[in-house]
Amino acid sequence: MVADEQSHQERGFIKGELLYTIFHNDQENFSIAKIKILETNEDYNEKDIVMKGYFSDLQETAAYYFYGNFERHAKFGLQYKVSSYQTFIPDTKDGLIAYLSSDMFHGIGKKTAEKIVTALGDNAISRILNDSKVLANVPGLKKDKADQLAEKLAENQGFEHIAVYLSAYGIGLKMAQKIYKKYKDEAIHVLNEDPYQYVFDIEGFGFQTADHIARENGLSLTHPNRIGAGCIYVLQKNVQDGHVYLPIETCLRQVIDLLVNPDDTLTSEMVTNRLEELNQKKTVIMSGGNVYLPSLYYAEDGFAANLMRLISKPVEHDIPLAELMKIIGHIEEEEVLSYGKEQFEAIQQALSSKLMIVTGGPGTGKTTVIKGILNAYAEIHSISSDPKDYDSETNYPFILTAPTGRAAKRLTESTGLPAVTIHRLLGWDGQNGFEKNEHEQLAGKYLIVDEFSMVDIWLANSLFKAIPDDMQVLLVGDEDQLPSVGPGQVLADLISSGQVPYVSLHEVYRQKEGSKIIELAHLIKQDACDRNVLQNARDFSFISCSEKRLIDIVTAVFERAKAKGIDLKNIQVLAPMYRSQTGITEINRHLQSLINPSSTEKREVRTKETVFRIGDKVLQLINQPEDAIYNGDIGRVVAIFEEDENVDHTEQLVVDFDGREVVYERKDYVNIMHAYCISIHKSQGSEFPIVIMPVVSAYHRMLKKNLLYTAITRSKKSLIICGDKRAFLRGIKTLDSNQRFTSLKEQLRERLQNFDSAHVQEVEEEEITPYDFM
Ligand SMILES: Nc1ncnc2c1ncn2[C@@H]1O[C@H](COP(=O)(O)OP(=O)(O)OP(=O)(O)O)[C@@H](O)[C@H]1O
Repeated sequence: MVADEQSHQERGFIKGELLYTIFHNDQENFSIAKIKILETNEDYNEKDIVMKGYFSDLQETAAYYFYGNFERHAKFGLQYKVSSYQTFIPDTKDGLIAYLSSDMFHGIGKKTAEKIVTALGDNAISRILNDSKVLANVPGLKKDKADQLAEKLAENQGFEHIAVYLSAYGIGLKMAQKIYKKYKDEAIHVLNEDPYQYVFDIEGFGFQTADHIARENGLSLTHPNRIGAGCIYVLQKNVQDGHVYLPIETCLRQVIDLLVNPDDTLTSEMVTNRLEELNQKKTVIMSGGNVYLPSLYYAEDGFAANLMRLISKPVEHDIPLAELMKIIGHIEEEEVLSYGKEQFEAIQQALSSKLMIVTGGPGTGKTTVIKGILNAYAEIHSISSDPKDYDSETNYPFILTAPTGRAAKRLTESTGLPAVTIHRLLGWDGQNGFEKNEHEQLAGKYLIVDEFSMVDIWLANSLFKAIPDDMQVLLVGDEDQLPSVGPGQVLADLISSGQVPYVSLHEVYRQKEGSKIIELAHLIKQDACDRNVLQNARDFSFISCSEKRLIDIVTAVFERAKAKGIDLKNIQVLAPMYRSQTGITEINRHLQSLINPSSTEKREVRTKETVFRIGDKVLQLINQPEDAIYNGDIGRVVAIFEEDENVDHTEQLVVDFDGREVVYERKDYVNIMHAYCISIHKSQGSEFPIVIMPVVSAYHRMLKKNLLYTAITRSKKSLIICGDKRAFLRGIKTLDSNQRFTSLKEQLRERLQNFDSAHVQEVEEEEITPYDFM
């Protein structure tokens, strides 16, 4: 059923006129307005009402039907939340004629209006809006007038008509705004022709919704558009699991599973044919038996090409080994330490290679090696490594960067040198591009990227594009940690390709200070952990408890810490999953009421799932480079403003991220959550003085070696594991079997082989002289 057939009598409605607009946001078309009530079937007897919803500017001269429901606002009282609306158009023949011949439509007199209504009937308006070509059926109506009328109608009614139409399919006003923004008056046409197009073009529009609409419109189960959308949807879904491509067979299987096919009318041949068509249009890329979304194919290809470009260039100032050893010796004297064998090798290789990877667990000296490399580079090139000796004109030659704000901050703290996020380094333009790229590359001589395991293939590609030929690069990471949240496993692929110089640091230096946390991390790396290792120590305890008691134990640890005068800000709970009786959501609920209970003195805002209160610890869930905050950053709610307390007239929540205040409006609350307990995935790149890690068998699906290792290595001073020892010991021996589909390794090998053979040929050609023929 389409909306037009659903009369307002069947739903709650208020017919009314605009009295005045209280608030209107142009970008989202969100409005709050006072409306004079002309008629309603709702149980409401007042003369006017405040309405809110996603509607365009309402005209003062028109009347509207609003559909929605009442909501009580804590401060402003009863309001009508509009889910759809439409201009009141008289539904009698005379009313319609009067409307069409009104001042709103120039050039349409009473006679023409009569002809239109006679030719098109009482639903003339919606017929014209659906397809303006119907005006050709009106005798004597000239094309230019018909076009003008259709255009004006669309202008007056375009959005609301589309919104009403979409609402019949359960599509809300907010999504309708997105759709209207993209297609304008073509929205219904696109929907009727190919609802699957919405899946490609509109962020957040699900395949199932499109499928439902298509089925109602009678599109067959084997329609090529359906199969095409199924292919794209499957590929997009797999990107969320970190895959860069899908092998064709896997893709076919998943598409056929998705496109429910009761009569076996949909064959894998049909899907293959459709994939090939999409490949020809470059909507997907098929290569080497794999299917890629174009953005991933080109990211991997671009990254491999830029990496090759870089390593094929010589190091600017290649010095003999003996001299290098002398210089490293000087640095050892200055730093008053003696580099271990692996550390020495890492420094020496990093100085003589264009690109180099250093990995190692906690306390193996990664920072020590970074400092050694920078100091030695400075000595080789007779330059200063002190940023104070440079100004904005004479660029500091060393660039230190990391994928998240917290990781960059830690890099600054550990090296004493300025470090920024990769987004900041490349100059995120706030939309979808970077200022630094292949046309305008970075300025500097030596680039160090820390926490490289967190960098996905998209970001790696953007970064490498911007690296000039004469720059040297060091990638630092820990290959045993979780892979990037985004697609790819760039660090692991670079290491296993064997094409990039690589030193893995094993010797632990900090262990000498007696840290059980570090010992545990390294034993996990070496698969050498047993029950005895879990004995309590100065910086480590394992509190055995059942799942039922888990939350009580976690809260008891907080209470004890509070009694001891420990700043609770220093304690971070890390858990693997959100939904379970002992999941992150539940732990947060308990910890919020313990650490930041409700009080009349603290303002709070309520969403469907949660309550944010002043003083709450919150976690940022997406990258927001325009505000210099990133997925995984932790802040504190410092203020809450009501709508009439700020110039924007919106409810606002202010979060302080280490001195940087970011304002959230209600629509942005989905981008934050409580952070008393956060997921281990989100904790990547951060460290905390005290970590509490619950481990119970209810998490068993998630308990994998790299996940537990990542959690353990987040703690700096103290680690408290609560739960089940058996579940923990099993988890640290379980390898993550979800291998990501990536082709970077093969790409690099192939490119290097081509490069080598071209190089050999060049050398051979060079060496042929006239003497060879004598
Ligand atoms: N060759 C060495 N001789 C003596 N001490 C060393 C040596 N290498 C590193 N250290 C010391 O070991 C500790 C850990 O080193 P460093 O901070 O460089 O390791 P890291 O790998 O960066 O650690 P993390 O990943 O935990 O931050 C430091 O106190 C450092 O001074």
